[in-house]
Amino acid sequence: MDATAQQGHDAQTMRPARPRPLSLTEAARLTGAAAPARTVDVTGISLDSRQLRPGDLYAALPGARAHGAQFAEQAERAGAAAVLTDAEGAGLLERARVDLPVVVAPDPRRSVGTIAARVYGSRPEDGTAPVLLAVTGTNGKTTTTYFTNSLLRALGRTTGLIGTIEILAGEQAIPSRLTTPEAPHVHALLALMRERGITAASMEVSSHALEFHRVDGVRFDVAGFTNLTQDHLDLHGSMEEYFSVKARLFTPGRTGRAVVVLQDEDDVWGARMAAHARAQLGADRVDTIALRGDVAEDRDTGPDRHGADWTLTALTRRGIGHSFTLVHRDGRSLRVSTGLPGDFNVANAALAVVMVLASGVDVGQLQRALDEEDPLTTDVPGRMQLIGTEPTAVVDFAHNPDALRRALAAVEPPDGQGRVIVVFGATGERDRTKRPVMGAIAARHADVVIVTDDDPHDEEPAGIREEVAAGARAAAGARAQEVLVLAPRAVAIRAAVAMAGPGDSVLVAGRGHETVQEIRGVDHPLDDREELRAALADAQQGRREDR
Ligand SMILES: CC(=O)N[C@H]1[C@@H](OP(=O)(O)OP(=O)(O)OC[C@H]2O[C@@H](n3ccc(=O)[nH]c3=O)[C@H](O)[C@@H]2O)O[C@H](CO)[C@@H](O)[C@@H]1O[C@H](C)C(=O)N[C@@H](C)C(=O)N[C@H](CCC(=O)O)C(=O)O
Ligand SMILES: Nc1ncnc2c1ncn2[C@@H]1O[C@H](COP(=O)(O)OP(=O)(O)OP(=O)(O)O)[C@@H](O)[C@H]1O
Repeated sequence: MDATAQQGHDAQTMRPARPRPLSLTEAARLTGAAAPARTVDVTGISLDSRQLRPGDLYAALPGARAHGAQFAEQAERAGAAAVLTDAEGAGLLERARVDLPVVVAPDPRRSVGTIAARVYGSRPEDGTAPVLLAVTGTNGKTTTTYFTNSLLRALGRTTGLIGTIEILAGEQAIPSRLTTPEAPHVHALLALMRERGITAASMEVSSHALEFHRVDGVRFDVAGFTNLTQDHLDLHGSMEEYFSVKARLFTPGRTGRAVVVLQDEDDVWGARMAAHARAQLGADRVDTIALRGDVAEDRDTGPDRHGADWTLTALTRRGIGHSFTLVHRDGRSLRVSTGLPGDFNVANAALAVVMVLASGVDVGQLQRALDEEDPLTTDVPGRMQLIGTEPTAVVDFAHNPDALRRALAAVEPPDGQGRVIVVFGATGERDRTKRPVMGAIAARHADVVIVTDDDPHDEEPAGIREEVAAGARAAAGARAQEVLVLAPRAVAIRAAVAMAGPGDSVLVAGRGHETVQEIRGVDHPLDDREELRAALADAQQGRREDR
């Protein structure tokens, strides 16, 4: 998580210039609660007392560490006009010195998005709202939204972007704190984009966002599904539950159309998501993309058995990226080129292209933009970012098993002669079950495994390293000759570079674009790209001096 965002201008400070005052009585009606004894107009909504603006409705919600009602006095001092809370919050408010009108709703989190949509006027139905694309899935959300953003710009649109790395609203780029911001920020940002004349916006939707109602009140024009593999089981408990949370995006209240990637014969989730989307939205509102021609046609997805709409052919390497042709079963086709390494970026590019088509662009127009602007050669910070060539040195954001496996495959030296050296760790206080799995994947797909720290948060870093390393040491059929445990991370990166020869590959995985490492509540500046660049420069200097 990039804490630089918390220091200055960030999503929380961005509001539309012209909110639409909403009476508390109307807000109460939207929550299904009884009308308040006192009413007042609210001009915004916030669920954090630290970010609240005068005139806001303070949504005091229960959290993992505290109840928002505990911060109601701060909210009042910051200028809150009223409080929306639950029964527990109401009890806490009785003991607090707060003199504000209060609405008590059974599940207030569910209404925050709807109230925000009303007070900010974020999604009017008069045709002035930007075309809105959403991407969900375990991996590839950021990359795909960068691709859709780049495609839309090449088509001459004024674009906006909301995601893990940054938020773009017109000329302004600000760093992000979450993949999907909380509902009040989502709606404020969408309204701001409309005010600024943005005509098309791309947005990442995480499973946390769907679980915590962060995109309630938003209806997307097109929603895309990348894939579903193990992650976030600390929140969802099981893959089945994780799937059902993601599936909420592919329902009529939330999206007009859907585009679903079908991976390969082992991918049950893509096929299930496509069947779910067709049942919910209607078959003519869902496009599927088969990464391999034979996949979707063969799959029995139950009563909704369906062939893929788009297939991928003529896949070839082009520089570090790929070229391929997307063919629709009605005969339309597009030639597409990408500039990022990894087979998975072919999937991300194909998804982005079909999502843009699904938003109403025609094939000829998009083909011209692809040919003239080469928009999919755009860099995505910290995603398969090439830092050096001898050795091949790559920084990537892979922080779950499937991403790590695919990133390792993407850095495999082409002639099979060089070694693969990987440096990675696991995040503290998040899905522990993936730690040994990632260790085992590293040991099977790399020659040297260096386990180090990611963001330990409040967890003991040595313990996390040990859980990852244990998985690596126990891996059956391991390719790795060595499993090293080294910290801090900068030391691990230097060790990897020191042992790499010119034909080897070094992959530093897990933190991508991030510039701050959080250890026991303290933020330490750390940028893998800078560390790797410096280590490569020093190694080169050392070699020159040795000659
Ligand atoms: C697990 C999770 O999602 N936690 C979110 C949750 O925090 P919490 O339940 O711990 O909140 P809390 O500290 O107990 O506080 C309770 C309430 O009091 C409020 N409060 C608290 C302190 C204060 O001084 N004043 C105040 O008003 C808080 O805003 C909150 O509403 O509620 C907070 C505000 O509503 C969120 O900011 C916070 O996200 C934290 C920062 C987070 O790291 N979330 C991650 C896990 C996340 O959402 N990640 C996803 C996916 C990433 C991926 O795909 O890899 C994302 O979309 O980013
Ligand atoms: N389509 C894909 N399939 C599998 N792995 C992918 C795919 N796209 C990217 N990855 C891997 O996942 C990592 C994260 O990619 P990206 O940031 O685009 O995904 P994300 O879903 O936004 O992740 P997060 O929500 O954690 O930010 C990449 O660095 C890469 O290793």
